[in-house]
Amino acid sequence: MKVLVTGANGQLGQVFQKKEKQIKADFIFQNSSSLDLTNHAAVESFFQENEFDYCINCAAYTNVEAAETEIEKAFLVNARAAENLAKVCQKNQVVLIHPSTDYVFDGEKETAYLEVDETQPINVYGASKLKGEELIKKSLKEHFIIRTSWLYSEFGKNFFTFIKSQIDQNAEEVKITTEQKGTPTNANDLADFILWLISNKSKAYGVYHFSNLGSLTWYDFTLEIKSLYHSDIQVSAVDHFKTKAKRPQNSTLDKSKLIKNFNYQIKSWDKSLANLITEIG
Ligand SMILES: NC(=O)C1=CN([C@@H]2O[C@H](COP(=O)(O)OP(=O)(O)OC[C@H]3O[C@@H](n4cnc5c(N)ncnc54)[C@H](OP(=O)(O)O)[C@@H]3O)[C@@H](O)[C@H]2O)C=CC1
Ligand SMILES: Cc1cn([C@H]2C[C@H](O)[C@@H](COP(=O)(O)OP(=O)(O)O[C@H]3O[C@@H](C)C(=O)[C@@H](O)[C@H]3O)O2)c(=O)[nH]c1=O
Repeated sequence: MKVLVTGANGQLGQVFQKKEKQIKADFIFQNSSSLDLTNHAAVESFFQENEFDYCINCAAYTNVEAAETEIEKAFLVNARAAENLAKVCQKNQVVLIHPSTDYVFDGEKETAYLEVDETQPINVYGASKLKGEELIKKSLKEHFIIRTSWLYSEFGKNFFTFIKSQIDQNAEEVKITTEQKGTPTNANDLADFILWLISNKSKAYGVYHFSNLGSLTWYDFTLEIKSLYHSDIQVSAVDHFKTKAKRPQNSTLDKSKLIKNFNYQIKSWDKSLANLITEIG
């Protein structure tokens, strides 16, 4: 079995590089320099020259703030390049596994979002990811679109590494919003689920939600990181942290479709955070 990982130097891509020996498969990792997904001709010829069974698309434009002004770039990577990748997968009989985001929702729902709930992005990043989902669905039946949320790990820039860096630098205080509710997702858990899908050769294609279990604010998440590191950093709650992009107030994802269809157990957010901190220190 051959698996192509695109955007391999990003956060999720690095997790797959760490885990490549976890299943029986040959992995080929391509980063934004070795395979630029916006270069459609290069993607076509790469697939002609190499054979794959799966493509895990870790390539994305993920800067939520900058996307508000770099609208074209966000759509080029998250929508057009994703569409082209799906078309090339269709031509070469490759299954596409494509992470998407909780930011496709407007956040007005009071309970957790189901896969069938209406999408209504309130920022450019969310709109570009939604367009990517729609174009993939039109281009390729053999897809898994996996919406996830608040992804964190030991790699790259993410909310967890930001708080950890503040703790490591002995910052006195962080001011953290209580305005949003959702669920952090340990990228290691998401990668494990994707590897499980591949090793089980699942054909239950479609859209799924995957995050850890629970629902909390970024403030709650920060308090738990502080506690697990036994840090005395002051975490101050703010009811509004000023940003360019709007974020959904509630973007908790309902995972029951995935849990039921695959009989798959998902870890709670606090247990998974503790696991990561034990692993990386
Ligand atoms: N991070 C999060 O909180 C969440 C992420 N997701 C989704 O999960 C997926 C993985 O996210 P994550 O790993 O955190 O993202 P990162 O931003 O860490 O990684 C994205 C990678 O994509 C690469 N990339 C950008 N443009 C191109 C291109 N044209 N061709 C090839 N590669 C490109 C980037 O390379 P370079 O740096 O060189 O530009 C980067 O290495 C994405 O689809 C994202 O939308 C969903 C929910 C939450
Ligand atoms: C840095 C910082 C942010 N915040 C707020 C801003 C925002 O509302 C929230 C999270 O900020 P971030 O910039 O880390 O997160 P953000 O860029 O919104 O993260 C999102 O990324 C994309 C890629 C996704 O797909 C989403 O699921 C989500 O993970 O915390 C504070 O309150 N204090 C701070 O010091």
